[in-house]
Amino acid sequence: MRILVVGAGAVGGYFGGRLLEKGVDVTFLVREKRKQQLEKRGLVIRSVHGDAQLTPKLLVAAEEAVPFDVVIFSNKAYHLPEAIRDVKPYVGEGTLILPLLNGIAHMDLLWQEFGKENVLGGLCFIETTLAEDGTIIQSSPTHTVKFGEWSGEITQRVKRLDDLFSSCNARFELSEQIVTDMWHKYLFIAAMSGVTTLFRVPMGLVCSGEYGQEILLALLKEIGAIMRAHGAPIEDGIEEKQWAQMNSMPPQMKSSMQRDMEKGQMVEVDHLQGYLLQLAKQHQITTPLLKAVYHHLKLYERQRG
Ligand SMILES: NC(=O)C1=CN([C@@H]2O[C@H](COP(=O)(O)OP(=O)(O)OC[C@H]3O[C@@H](n4cnc5c(N)ncnc54)[C@H](OP(=O)(O)O)[C@@H]3O)[C@@H](O)[C@H]2O)C=CC1
Ligand SMILES: CC(C)(CO)C(=O)C(=O)O
Repeated sequence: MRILVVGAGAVGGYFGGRLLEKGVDVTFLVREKRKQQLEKRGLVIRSVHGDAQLTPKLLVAAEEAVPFDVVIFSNKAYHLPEAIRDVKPYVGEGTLILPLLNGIAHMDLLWQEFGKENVLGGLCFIETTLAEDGTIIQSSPTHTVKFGEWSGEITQRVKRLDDLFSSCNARFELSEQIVTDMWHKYLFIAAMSGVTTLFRVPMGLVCSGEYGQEILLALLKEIGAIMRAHGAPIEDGIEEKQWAQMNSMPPQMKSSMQRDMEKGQMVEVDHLQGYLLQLAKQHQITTPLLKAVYHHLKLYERQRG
């Protein structure tokens, strides 16, 4: 099976790299600057799970290649329309699309462009970032991808993927409830990226002090209420469960949005918190904390220019 990973950034470079390390036929769709970096230094991973230095196959938009069996989207949400345009020539009739982006709003666009039957659900749990020199730095124990059919069915095609992904130096889990998994991850990241960017400290400090825990739980509950009103299949009590999880995380843990902010880069605010606020308006849910998080991120965007 031939796999095309869109973007050799923090997530795509890490998981694509782990598959390549195992011997899977992986190609990365990259842009010119990243291509030059990868040609010069290779794909370099520094990770708590072991380092790697790999020589990746690279493709730049409009170069010739026959369609791939699987396309893994690992770009940021704000680059998705352009990434879809660049990927289209490499998608054939049987190509499976696997997105690893945070959030949920990207699914509509992928379904529209590739057909719902060709798009799997997917997400990842990992703390990883791209250093200035192109090194992928992966810094905490979890390095998991979850994927599955939108229907939850265990089909032949996801079983084949499961085999292909098995025994590499990262966890790939085939899920029978990927829709729930994706909404749960969305709840988690919308809250965690919100508080870590608002207070600009790692999770340990967010959860400290007189009000830290209170604010975090209240934000999770606001987001949970929006999701329930929208009919998202989230579990009862998931907010408290995730709150406890966030309290037991390594205290130095940061969100990827926070790391992007520290680097002065763009943030996925419209895709994550903005989309939730649209749903809140639609379902008339009151969300003062989420609005504060959103407003702060939009001010950051404005100051960034
Ligand atoms: N980092 C993390 O710890 C986690 C991130 N996520 C989610 O994963 C997604 C990806 O995040 P992350 O890996 O951090 O982002 P990065 O910015 O590190 O990587 C994204 C990569 O996509 C590339 N890209 C964008 N458009 C194109 C294109 N048209 N063709 C080729 N390459 C393209 C960018 O290339 P270029 O360098 O040319 O701009 C960049 O290298 C996000 O939705 C994020 O929220 C989820 C879990 C954890
Ligand atoms: C919370 C975390 C690190 C877990 O994967 C994440 O998804 C992110 O920061 O984007």
